[in-house]
Amino acid sequence: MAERVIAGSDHAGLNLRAEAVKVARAAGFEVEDLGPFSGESVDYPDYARQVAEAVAAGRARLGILVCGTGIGMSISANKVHGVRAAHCVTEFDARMARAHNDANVLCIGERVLGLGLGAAVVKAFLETPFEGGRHQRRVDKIGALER
Ligand SMILES: O=C(CO)[C@H](O)[C@H](O)[C@H](O)COP(=O)(O)O
Repeated sequence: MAERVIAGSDHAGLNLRAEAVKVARAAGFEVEDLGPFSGESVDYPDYARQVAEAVAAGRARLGILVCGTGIGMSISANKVHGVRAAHCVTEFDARMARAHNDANVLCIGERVLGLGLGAAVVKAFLETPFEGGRHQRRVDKIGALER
């Protein structure tokens, strides 16, 4: 069965979210796209909450959130227990967020990355596995901060 990714954005991340959905489907993921589907101004915490809660509940293994900078999405998503949201601006960030931090939500900014680099960051995030080992101990300590 295909692994699931769940995606959401605000109005400032609409186009890069559409690219991210394409990248995820091309990589073999089943994608749930929560929108929004028009350019009307919306509030990023509303979409961050939906994606973060879905990942925390196990409805999808990974989440992708896009706003203008990725910052508001990451601040919001990290409020949800069980979520390790990483704000990434390079492909290296995205690889390390998965390999070392076992990040389960990627937060990116369309106004910062544009579509080309943004798509490359998404691909790097989706294709990189968690390394475990010493990193698992550290991720466990992140979890302990929630208790
Ligand atoms: O949350 C953000 C900043 O951390 C995002 O970039 C938002 O997309 C941005 O603030 C939206 O701004 P707008 O002027 O309402 O388009």
